[in-house]
Amino acid sequence: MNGTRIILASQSPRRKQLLEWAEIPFEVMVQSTPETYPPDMPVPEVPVHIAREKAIAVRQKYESLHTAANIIIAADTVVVLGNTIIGKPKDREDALDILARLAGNKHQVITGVVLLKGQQEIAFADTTDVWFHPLTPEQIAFYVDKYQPYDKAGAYAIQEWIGVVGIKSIQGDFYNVMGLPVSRVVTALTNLII
Ligand SMILES: Cc1cn([C@H]2C[C@H](O)[C@@H](COP(=O)(O)OP(=O)(O)OP(=O)(O)O)O2)c(=O)[nH]c1=O
Repeated sequence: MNGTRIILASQSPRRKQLLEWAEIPFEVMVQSTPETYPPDMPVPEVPVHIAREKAIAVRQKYESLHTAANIIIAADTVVVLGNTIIGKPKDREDALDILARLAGNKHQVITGVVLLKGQQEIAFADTTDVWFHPLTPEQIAFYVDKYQPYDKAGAYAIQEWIGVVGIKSIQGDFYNVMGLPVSRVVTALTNLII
């Protein structure tokens, strides 16, 4: 791609796999960030804010990334129920509680994406609506104990058993729920490289 290096600023195996499926050549470089946000920040702005922190942290860590010959991609995925952001579960009880609240209801999954190339930035958020079937406490406990969804926003992964049997429908990009709205990322990369 035009001599431009593409850097994925994420330790998420899902995001790596999604960029591979898109046949995008890239390297992974990571720097952990606190993933915090101002308490009064409107919910839809939070994932882009956190994604920007991730991208900037990687750019600051690696001096070789400061030039416009590199594009850094970072993302953050949150689950939103009502107007409340649900992050990753703290423990088993939290995971059971989160899934009991999602069951039988509609929630939103918002992934914020930030691409940095020299002084240029492309930032956007993609939203997918997800409707869960009602789930029994036994189904929820089975999923949590077998799949250990402690690294997943909202305590579930659409690409696992609970997504296969527990999700009634979605409106929006499936891959956005998995952690990266790949087709919009490809469009943004094309705009930055041309
Ligand atoms: C809702 C949902 C989330 N997820 C994952 C995507 C993200 O990896 C994770 C949300 O956490 P994030 O903080 O967005 O990402 P991460 O900590 O895994 O990786 P990094 O910060 O290094 O980029 O939840 C799924 O895999 N499937 C799903 O259905």
